[in-house]
Formats: sequence, C-alpha cells, structure tokens
Amino acid sequence: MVAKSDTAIMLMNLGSPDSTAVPDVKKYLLEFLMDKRVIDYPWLLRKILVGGIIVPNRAANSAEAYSKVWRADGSPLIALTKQLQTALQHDLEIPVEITMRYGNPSPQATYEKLMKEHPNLKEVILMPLYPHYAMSSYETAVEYAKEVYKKKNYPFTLKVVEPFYDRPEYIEALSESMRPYLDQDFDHLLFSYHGLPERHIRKGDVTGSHCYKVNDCCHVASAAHKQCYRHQVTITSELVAERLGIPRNKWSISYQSRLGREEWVKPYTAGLFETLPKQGVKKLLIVCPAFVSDCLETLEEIAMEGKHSFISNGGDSFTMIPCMNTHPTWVKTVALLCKEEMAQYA
Ligand SMILES: C=CC1=C(C)c2cc3[nH]c(cc4nc(cc5[nH]c(cc1n2)c(C)c5CCC(=O)O)C(CCC(=O)O)=C4C)c(C)c3C=C
Ligand SMILES: [Fe+2]
Ligand SMILES: [Fe+2]
Repeated sequence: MVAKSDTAIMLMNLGSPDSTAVPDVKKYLLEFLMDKRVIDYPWLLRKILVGGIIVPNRAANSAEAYSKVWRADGSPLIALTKQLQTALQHDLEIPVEITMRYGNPSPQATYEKLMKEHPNLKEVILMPLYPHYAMSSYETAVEYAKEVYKKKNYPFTLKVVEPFYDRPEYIEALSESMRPYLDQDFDHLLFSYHGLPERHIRKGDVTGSHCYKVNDCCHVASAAHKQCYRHQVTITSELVAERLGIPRNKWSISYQSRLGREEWVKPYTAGLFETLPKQGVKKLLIVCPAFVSDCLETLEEIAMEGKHSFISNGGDSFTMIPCMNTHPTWVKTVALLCKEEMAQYA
C-alpha cells in the first residue's frame, strides 16, 4: 500500500451485482435501469417499465448468465478492474482505488476510504473506464461521481479524464493487445461495440442537425462528434485497423446487447452471427473495444452465446480477442492519461 500522498486515482467502471443470486441481480438491474441516462423516459413511465416489466422478466435470465462467468473472486468486471488497479498502483506509486456506477464500491464509499487512508489528499483523478462518450456510460458515471463529490463537500479537487477513443496511446494499447490474434488465418474482423438506442445518438447531437441527418455523418466534421458514440467508435476502429494493416474489406463494426423494442444503432452483432457464415465468412475474429475489462457482455453474450450462434449458422471458427484488461501497454496508457490531469505534472 502507498502510505502518504496528496493525489489519488479513482478508476470508475460500470459495476456488477454483489452475487449471482436473483435478489442481488434484481437490485442491481433496478439501480442500473432506473438511471435516467440509461432509460431516459419520464420517471413514472420508467418506474412502471423497469420495476413492473423489465426487471421481473429479466432478473432470472441475467442471474443465470452471470453464474456462467462468475469467478472464485467474484464478478469478472470487478475482479479485472481490481487487477488494473494493482498494476497501475505498482507503476505509479500513488494510491489507486476503484469505484462503480452501480452497486459496490460506490463513489461515496471510495471517497471515504481515500479520505480515511490519505487525510492530506488534495486531488483525485477520476478515470472513467470508457474510451467513448455515451450518455448511458461515460456521462452517467462522471455526473454521478461529481454529484456525490459536491454533496459531501470533500476538501480535495476532482479532475476527470476525457474520453480517449482517438488518443494514439490508446490506439496503440488496443492494437497491441489484438496483434497476437492476427497471426491466425481469419476471414473477417468484427469490432462489436455495446449498442445504444438510435434516439440517444440524436438526442446527444449538440448541433441538433448532424447525427443521422447529414450523409455519412460520422465522417463529416461537426461539433456533434465530441458526444457522439457512433462517431467515436468509428474512429477507434479505423485507427486500429490502419495501425494493424487490416484491409477495409476485411473488417466491420457492429453493435451488441440490444434491450427493448426501440431501434438501436445498426448493424446488430447478433444478426451478423446468423448472416456472415452464409456470406462466406467462416473464420471470425471479434473484439469488443467499448469494454476495457472483460465482463458479462464479452464473456457470456459474445464468447459463449455468440460463438454458439455463429457456429450453428455455418461458421467454422470463432475467436474472441480479450479486452485489454491488464495488458502492459494499456496500464501505461491509463497512467499517462491520469498523469496529464495531475497538478504535479502540469
Ligand atoms: C460502453 C459501455 C456501455 C454502454 C454504452 C451501455 C449502455 C446500455 N446498457 C444497457 C443495459 C444493460 N447493460 C448491461 C450490462 C453491461 N453494460 C455495460 C456497458 C455499457 N452499457 C457493461 C460493461 C455491462 C456488463 C456488466 C457486468 O457486470 O459484467 C445489463 C446487465 C446485464 C443484462 O441483464 O444483460 C443491462 C440490462 C442499456 C439499456 C444501455 C443503453 C441505453
Ligand atoms: Fe449495458
Ligand atoms: Fe454522430
């Protein structure tokens, strides 16, 4: 443990249920889906939909899915975020703590722990573990951490790392974590990102006239891009493919984890697992760069369910590239992004 420090880092991820028991999963899903930045309907409608329909219908299936990937040390997402914490603390020699948007440890618990262990704390660097901006991921995490911080009037300053989807150091880390998997023969590389309702993309368009309105909007310069998930994941994919020398006809982007009946950003990953084998893609490589740590959505939805679907629709091989987790180049990148916010390096 690092003894005295006036600066600390708080790594913030999405969070998981406390266990795979249905009541714990219910509690987690309720907190998650009652977030107004995730299901952005008026409160009463959200309450009826989430509390009366989605959670009661979903909890048992979610609990079963979690139990397929649960580890001896708990949720993969939390265990892997803790491993990143340990690696970063080792490199930086300053205190690093983790916190979660939903479930535990909460931002309040993490702030209190930091205060108790480092009474001279002057600044906390909040590192949201999302490369891309979305109202339902980066924005809700940052706004929640700030809200708790302001309410409690803590004596340290809070600085926040911005989305880093196009930063060369991140592109390097993601590419280098993928490179060993490109030695094998493959027909196609799929960048599968967590999906969002299309409506969220339109709603986040600060210009009100760009996203889904301008032809090829993700490639036309606009102030909308600063908060456009679709633009940002496009840029990440293009930069990584370029760095790795993958020809344009050998890779594509898709969106997974759709929930509900609204139109989400397309194409849907689940649909491609059915159609790609029929179009001659027999050997598939897949990477999920919206997640920096492996989690339910990579380990169960893609590596288990997705693989089964692709193979039963005629595919021959399905290789899932792990998230960056504790890849040394990623650890270095996190350290650099955090250091840029620190007063001592300014
Ligand atoms: C890029 C990060 C994420 C975005 C954007 C995001 C949007 C989003 N998610 C849901 C609904 C669910 N997501 C669930 C799991 C989950 N989501 C993310 C990340 C993003 N979500 C992660 C890392 C995880 C895994 C958590 C873990 O413990 O491993 C779930 C819970 C599981 C399930 O029942 O499927 C739900 C529900 C919506 C509706 C949404 C955007 C509107
Ligand atoms: Fe999600
Ligand atoms: Fe856009």
